[in-house]
Amino acid sequence: MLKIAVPNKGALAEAAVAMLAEAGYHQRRSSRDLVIRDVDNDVEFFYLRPRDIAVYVGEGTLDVGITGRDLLLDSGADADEVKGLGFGRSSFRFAVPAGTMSEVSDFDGRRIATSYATVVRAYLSERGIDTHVVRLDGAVESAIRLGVADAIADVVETGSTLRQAGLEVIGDPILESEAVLIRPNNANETSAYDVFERRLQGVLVARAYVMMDYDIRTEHVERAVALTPGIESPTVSPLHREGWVAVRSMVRRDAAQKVMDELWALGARGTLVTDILACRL
Ligand SMILES: Nc1ncnc2c1ncn2[C@@H]1O[C@H](COP(=O)(O)OP(=O)(O)OP(=O)(O)O)[C@@H](O)[C@H]1O
Ligand SMILES: O=P(O)(O)OC[C@H]1O[C@H](OP(=O)(O)OP(=O)(O)O)[C@H](O)[C@@H]1O
Ligand SMILES: [Mg+2]
Repeated sequence: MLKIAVPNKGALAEAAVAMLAEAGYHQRRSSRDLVIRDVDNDVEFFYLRPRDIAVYVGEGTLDVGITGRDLLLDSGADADEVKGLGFGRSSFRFAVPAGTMSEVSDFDGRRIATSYATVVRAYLSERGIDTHVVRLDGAVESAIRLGVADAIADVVETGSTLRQAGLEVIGDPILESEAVLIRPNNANETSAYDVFERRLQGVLVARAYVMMDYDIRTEHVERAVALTPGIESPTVSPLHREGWVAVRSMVRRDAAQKVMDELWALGARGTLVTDILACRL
């Protein structure tokens, strides 16, 4: 049975469970359940703190997990990122009280508070900046006001927490994070894992694409399919009406409205866009 680690709380938990449910897996009914077996799909889910997931997967105790790229890197665990899952996006950034420092080299000899001490130490030591890293569990934005640090490094999503604390980001992002699928280093390919990864890949594609159908005069079909090349190749079917064809193609969801405008200008009519519920490519 494939053993899968899933975030039990925090910013990644709800979206991870939604993705697994969309991929056809049974999920826990109560937030108190620690483990559930999905016998129909031959997998077992372990609900764990996202920060701990890389540790279990790195040890090989669990076969695969969902966690944040930043948490994986901070753990130092022997686990590899397999693919980004497109949710839980954030930047990891330095911030200081507005107007006090302007670049990362100003940190020399200062105190930096963070929940991601490994990532921060590695970043600063690579740049030869000598700091004292103060490791805190959360609410890191308060550390400066409370006098335990001169700067912080923390997860930034909208930036509103920083603004409320009177802080501003400085320097380049330390890293860009999102939820990722992780496996133990050098894990063997198994058919159970392949099925799991293919299901998640199917969800990613179903989320990123829509199905587009339209009718167009035969003489314009080449130009139309150039706008909607699809992933493999568009389906072109004859219409009962002489001189017209129907085209069906997958189109990126974020481009769909623009593509429809361009198809309209080419003379396409009867354009319909529908969601894709699931797919295997
Ligand atoms: N707004 C956000 N706040 C915190 N983490 C976020 C946010 N958006 C995305 N993430 C990602 O979620 C992961 C952190 O989740 P985690 O559960 O450890 O922290 P949390 O959501 O702050 O929960 P808690 O503070 O209860 O531990 C990281 O990978 C981080 O990049
Ligand atoms: O840029 P924003 O959209 O404001 O989001 C980022 C903030 O959210 C998280 O804190 P959380 O609420 O999880 O509290 P914590 O610091 O105790 O983990 C994170 O640690 C930042 O503080
Ligand atoms: Mg938090």
